[in-house]
Amino acid sequence: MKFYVGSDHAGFAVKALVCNYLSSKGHEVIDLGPDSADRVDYPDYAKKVADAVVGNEGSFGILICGTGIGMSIAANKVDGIRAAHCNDYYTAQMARAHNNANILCFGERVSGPGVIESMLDAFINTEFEGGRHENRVEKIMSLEERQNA
Ligand SMILES: O=C(CO)[C@H](O)[C@H](O)[C@H](O)COP(=O)(O)O
Repeated sequence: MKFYVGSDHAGFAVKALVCNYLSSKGHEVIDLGPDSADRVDYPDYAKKVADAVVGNEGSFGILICGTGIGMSIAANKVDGIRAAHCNDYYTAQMARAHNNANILCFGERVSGPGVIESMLDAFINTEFEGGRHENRVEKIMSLEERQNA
């Protein structure tokens, strides 16, 4: 799988762990920054990752801030993005299985390394189930058309 990864200053320390973990599992990882722990604004990095995911079919994104909330709110403003704010294995698994999420968001100030690795495992190893969820995800995406009308 191909992953674009980004953070703000509050997710910077964990970004390296995420990149290393995904690489160690054989995935392609593109770190879109930032390159230091200097204070930055999370919407700038949410946009970078969201644009990259939309522009590269079949790719996924990981966004980390203090809580994961700001990143998910910002990324979901980009057409084509289904960013899921998750806190544990189950929510990350359901984000793929039921919501066909293409970006996983979480918080460095909320989740420890063990939980983060388990969320990455769930996100990597779970396929969208389709079926009854297909129509629901289509309805989510149709909200974009209304916005763009
Ligand atoms: O958007 C957020 C809150 O939901 C993120 O957690 C940010 O990382 C956080 O707001 C950054 O806060 P800071 O006081 O500027 O470090």
